[in-house]
Amino acid sequence: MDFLKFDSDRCDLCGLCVEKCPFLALTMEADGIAVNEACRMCGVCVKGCPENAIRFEQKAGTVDKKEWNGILVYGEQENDRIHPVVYELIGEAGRLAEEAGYEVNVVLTGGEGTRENGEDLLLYGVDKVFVYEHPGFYGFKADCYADAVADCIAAQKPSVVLIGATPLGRSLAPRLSTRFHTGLTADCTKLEMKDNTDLVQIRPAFGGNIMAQIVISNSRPQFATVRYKVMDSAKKVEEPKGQVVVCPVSEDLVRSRITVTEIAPVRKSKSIEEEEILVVAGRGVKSEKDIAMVKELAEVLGGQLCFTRPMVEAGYGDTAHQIGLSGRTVKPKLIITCGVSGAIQFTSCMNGSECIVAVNSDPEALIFGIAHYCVVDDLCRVVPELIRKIRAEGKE
Ligand SMILES: Cc1cc2nc3c(=O)[nH]c(=O)nc-3n(C[C@H](O)[C@H](O)[C@H](O)COP(=O)(O)OP(=O)(O)OC[C@H]3O[C@@H](n4cnc5c(N)ncnc54)[C@H](O)[C@@H]3O)c2cc1C
Repeated sequence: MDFLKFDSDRCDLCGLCVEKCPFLALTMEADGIAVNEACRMCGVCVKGCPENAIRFEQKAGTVDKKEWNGILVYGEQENDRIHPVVYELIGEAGRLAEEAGYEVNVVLTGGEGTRENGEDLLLYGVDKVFVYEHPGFYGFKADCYADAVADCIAAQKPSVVLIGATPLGRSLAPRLSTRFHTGLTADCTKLEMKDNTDLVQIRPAFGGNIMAQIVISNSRPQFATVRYKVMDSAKKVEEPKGQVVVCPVSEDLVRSRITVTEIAPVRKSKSIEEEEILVVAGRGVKSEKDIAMVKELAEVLGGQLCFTRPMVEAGYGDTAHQIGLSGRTVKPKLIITCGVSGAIQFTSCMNGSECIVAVNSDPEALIFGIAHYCVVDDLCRVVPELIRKIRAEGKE
């Protein structure tokens, strides 16, 4: 395997790596250790070498792109269930795969129940689900998870690997891309496939001033983490044809330097990405009294209050409640913007919402270009009236 390199100055030919390799991929030859095609990049030899003489390496430009095909999605699990971002990644992978004539496969790593979760994913039209199930994968152990996913990548040679830009994904993806000596684009908001299978990975850069288009043209696989709630989720297919492939997990593969002593659930309030109803206060909301008014609207609707960036900068809210390129991307069922002008840095991160209601006193405001319902009036007149009507409906 081209990726495994031995440092001849350090290697004392002790043979431990040959002994330890679970795939019998290493042999002792007259001129040193040789690696054969059975190598799965599992990292057992790299971890086990007492002299640190083995490393992963891929020379840019040496990869034959034709050998790398298909899209592999990392099937993150959270609290023993598939993380919702995975359905979005499968949906996006399906769209890209159609253009390139690729398969869409998923790899899962986890403890008991992982296989069952993998079977459920077949309903979404996935071709193959590779399952690495072992009690040793319980809890997120970055080192073993990287070893198992690398094992799958080395065996399957996907052209593209998509991972959710979650805390777990942000830890896993760079470990994998360094191992394969290839590129990773973090936090993508849009993906496009070129005819030559180079993936155009698009994401805001320089504080949202530009949308950068990043291409990994000299190496494979192409790693991208994708923001949650940006892509459309995959839909269930009528006749699933895929299959689950259970991958062997050796004790060496689950040997970790990390010990999970306890997993305690964090009591967290719903994030604005998960909320179905949002009310946004823009700079047209000018006083604490007006803030209390729009907050009341959010409460009577059973939703949350969010802000544009200038409002967060003015101290009315925190960044976890800021919508926009330098804040969060949202896609709720209903969003009511109050005194928001509709700058692109704001609208590009909420224009996928199902129903957009905009209240603005300026009939020329840009926000009306994307709103489904436009209310041209003073918010101080509109919002109290809305609250009164919603309360009255609730009492009926
Ligand atoms: C790199 C970069 C990143 C950015 N990131 C973000 C981001 O993440 N999120 C974000 O929001 N912005 C972001 N911005 C800023 C963005 O360009 C806009 O400046 C900002 O969205 C405007 O906020 P606003 O609509 O609240 O304020 P304004 O543009 O000032 O609009 C206020 C609106 O309120 C209306 N209004 C005033 N009084 C009333 C009233 N009584 N009743 C009804 N309507 C009224 C006005 O007609 C006006 O349209 C970013 C900018 C840059 C350069």
